[in-house]
Amino acid sequence: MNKKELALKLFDLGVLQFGEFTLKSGLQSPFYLDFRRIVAYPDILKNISEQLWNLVTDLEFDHLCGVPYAALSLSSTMAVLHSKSMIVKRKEQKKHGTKKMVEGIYQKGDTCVVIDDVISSGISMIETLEALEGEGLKIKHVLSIVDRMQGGAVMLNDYGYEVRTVYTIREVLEYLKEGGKVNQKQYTDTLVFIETNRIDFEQVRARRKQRTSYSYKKIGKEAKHPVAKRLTEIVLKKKTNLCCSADVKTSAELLALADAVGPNICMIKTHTDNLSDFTPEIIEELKKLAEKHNFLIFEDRKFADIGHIVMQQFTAAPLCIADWADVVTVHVVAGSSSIEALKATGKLDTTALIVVAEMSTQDTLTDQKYTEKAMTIAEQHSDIVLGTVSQNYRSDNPGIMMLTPGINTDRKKDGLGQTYNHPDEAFAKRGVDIMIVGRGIYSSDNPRLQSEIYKKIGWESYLKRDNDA
Ligand SMILES: O=P(O)(O)OC[C@H]1O[C@H](OP(=O)(O)OP(=O)(O)O)[C@H](O)[C@@H]1O
Ligand SMILES: O=C(O)c1cc(=O)[nH]c(=O)[nH]1
Repeated sequence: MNKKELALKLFDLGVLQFGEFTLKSGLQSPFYLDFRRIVAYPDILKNISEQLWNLVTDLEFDHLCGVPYAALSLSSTMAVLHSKSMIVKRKEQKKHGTKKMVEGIYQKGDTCVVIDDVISSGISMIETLEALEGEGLKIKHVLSIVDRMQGGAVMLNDYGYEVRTVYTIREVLEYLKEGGKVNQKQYTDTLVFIETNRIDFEQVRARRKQRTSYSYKKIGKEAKHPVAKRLTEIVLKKKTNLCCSADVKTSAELLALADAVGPNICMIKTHTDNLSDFTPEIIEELKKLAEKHNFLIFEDRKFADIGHIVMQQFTAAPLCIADWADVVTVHVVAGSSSIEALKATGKLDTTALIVVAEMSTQDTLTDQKYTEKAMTIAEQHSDIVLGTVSQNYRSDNPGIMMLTPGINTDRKKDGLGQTYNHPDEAFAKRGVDIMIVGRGIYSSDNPRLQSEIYKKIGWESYLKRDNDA
């Protein structure tokens, strides 16, 4: 069966339907391609899988992976027919067993070709690529049966992937018109729809990333690390989602600030490497205050080096962070290896990680793509990651908290085209779980009073929002 005959056959099997459909991107479409139907027709499944295989005969690669679910039958058939290894990417993480998102046998650095049945916005493909790349797999080529020509394939090309498809939707329509399956009006209307309905990938992505907010009860229930659970208990008990950033220079200032704001905070954020007079005794004093006021100690160390160095930085004297920090930050600019190295120290039973997914500086390099990849890495290590530092994105996983710095209560200050970062905005619209406030508290004349004010505003903003408990 050649491509034209196959297109006609697919039409007869109801793969192309006209009507009113809502696409994954949210767009309303007058037509839909339903390749899930072909699992009922083994010969057709085989034929389409061979058409896809023909697109990669010039390539050398280690694995095939189908975008779940529709393309799983395609990747399986190709793998079986051509004795190739296959990898399965899950849509959702299982709550039992190994809890892996990517199943199969592979090594970091292995190459993989990814297959979808249809590319519309390209979001499904990108989600799968990010999960596989998060595992260290290398992907250059992506395939689909049909490119709906609505922007997804172009976007994937822009992202550096080579897209190969059996058909464009225009080709399918041409074959069907020639074969008398669709009339001139259907042909024209569909093409006009495509031309006038390009999907803005970034917009769709941003909309999909507007997360639901979760109650602290739900977060505590879903969080895996004991420190994360303890944090939500403190938040609920003290009715505070305030983390005070103690960016001070001396131990005396740190201890005085911790004692003053202690009753109003759930965490204190430290930069102990900035203390001019650091000694291990200071940590003992700080721990006493943490116990007295019931807050956690969050060392904002932002590890970013290769695994070997990160391990040393976490454990080495004089700071010995691993021995006392309840929480510590880590960048994933080096990939997930930084996190894995920290885990390999065997010291993460009592210290949880926060992944820095997005920085708030004006010319930050943590663009959307970086942030989303960092979020994926955080989600893949949810047993040791308590949350992410980010401005705009909250993980879909309720157990991974969103911590956001740069929040202040002075609306006027931020009304000049800057990101609006009043607690109401942060908690209600962005799904923030913990607000980090620094200068707004420690630079004030009365840090205790300021922290009390922030505590109240933060808690009220949390109560006002629509929590998905
Ligand atoms: O390019 P996109 O805008 O992401 O749209 C295309 C995706 O939509 C469909 O999957 P769907 O999410 O409906 O799920 P299914 O495969 O599990 O049925 C289809 O199988 C593609 O994967
Ligand atoms: O965009 C989508 O969600 C979509 C379009 C289409 O034609 N077929 C499909 O399975 N999904």
